[in-house]
Amino acid sequence: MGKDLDKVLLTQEQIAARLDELAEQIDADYVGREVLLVGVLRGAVMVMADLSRRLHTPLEMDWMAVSSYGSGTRSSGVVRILKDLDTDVHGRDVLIVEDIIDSGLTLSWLVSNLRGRGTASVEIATLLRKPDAAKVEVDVRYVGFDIPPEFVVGYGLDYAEKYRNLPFVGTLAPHVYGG
Ligand SMILES: O=P(O)(O)OC[C@H]1O[C@H](OP(=O)(O)OP(=O)(O)O)[C@H](O)[C@@H]1O
Ligand SMILES: Nc1nc2[nH]cnc2c(=O)[nH]1
Ligand SMILES: [Mg+2]
Repeated sequence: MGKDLDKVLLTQEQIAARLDELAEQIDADYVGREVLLVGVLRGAVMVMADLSRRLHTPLEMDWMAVSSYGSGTRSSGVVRILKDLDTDVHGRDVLIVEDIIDSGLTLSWLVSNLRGRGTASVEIATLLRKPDAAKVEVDVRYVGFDIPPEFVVGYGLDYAEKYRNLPFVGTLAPHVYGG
């Protein structure tokens, strides 16, 4: 597992099995419609790749890059658009794809931003959700796993841009972030 990681929280197999279930649910909900998957760079890349390949619903993909974290482990609360969508989302059924909802600040901001563009619907699919997300009024339709309030890495999630390529989700050893 390597000396920087404390423990594995979710194995590759657990993630794959849960994505199977979420995809089945999404396919059932979007029967007769086409969905626009909006991946939130950069963390959502793995979820987007693995979830989209499980869907049978006709879909398009687009990407937004927003950042509220910089290189630290706490949200700054300020959301910046680093890259906007290329697609006109007016009248579209949008499904935002995320790796994690922590404070919920990124998502609540993004949902109202997209609704403001006249979407037909905006739903959220996230692999992970932390307890603080409950404090923000954001309705999350598809949640992979509710996890404890620990800083996690892997499967798209970084610590100072490292560890995104791990195939599982794990927690960092305290010495890595100065604990
Ligand atoms: O619910 P919140 O507290 O707002 O946190 C969740 C967001 O934080 C992370 O992104 P980050 O801004 O670190 O950028 P990244 O995806 O490029 O790593 C993560 O990918 C989510 O987008
Ligand atoms: N890598 C990582 N990014 C986050 N952004 C918000 N919460 C987290 C987390 O637990 N891990
Ligand atoms: Mg990040």
